Amino acid sequence: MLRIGHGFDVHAFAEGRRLILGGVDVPCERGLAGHSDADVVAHALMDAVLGALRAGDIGKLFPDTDPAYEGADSLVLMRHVTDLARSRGWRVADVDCTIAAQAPKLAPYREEMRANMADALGIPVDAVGVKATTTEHLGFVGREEGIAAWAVALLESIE
Ligand SMILES: Nc1ccn([C@@H]2O[C@H](COP(=O)(O)O)[C@@H](O)[C@H]2O)c(=O)n1
Ligand SMILES: C[C@@]1(CO)OP(=O)(O)OP(=O)(O)OC[C@H]1O
Repeated sequence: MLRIGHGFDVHAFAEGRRLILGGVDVPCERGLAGHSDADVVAHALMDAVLGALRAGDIGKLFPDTDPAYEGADSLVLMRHVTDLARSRGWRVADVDCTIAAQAPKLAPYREEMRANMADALGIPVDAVGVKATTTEHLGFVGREEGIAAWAVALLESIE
């Protein structure tokens, strides 16, 4: 049996923060605001998996009012989501992510992001897609106010 899920997230840029994307500490003069490490890609991907599980969303599992998640490493949270999927009889088969960022250039970090998220999901790197796009200077992404990410996840039932 197969299930599909979709995730979407946005975080605003903020001074004095690190830019963590797909578990990679991307060199940038600003980072993203958030209660956790604000890894917008990991968040979209976790929501995609949770959507396929019909298990709500990351805000339900990891409330941003809980001090336990202050500065949380989103890849650690992703391992919890992977464990939840397994406990419900599902494994992640294949995922794909799109990041909309006017800057910085993310292509040099793509392979590391794929490897990090594949490791957290317990799947081969080949099963994780990461793409980046600008929005041609249009909208909040184009004005460099924030970064958006989308993800889809395909889950298969464990026999
Ligand atoms: N933050 C980004 C945005 C884009 N890229 C790469 O550049 C290509 C062209 O982007 P356009 O938005 O101009 O179509 C895109 O396909 C990515 O390979 C990037 O590395 N980082
Ligand atoms: C994972 C959490 C934990 O606080 O991260 P945040 O940095 O608050 O990010 P957001 O995507 O706004 O909400 C999800 C939260 O549950």
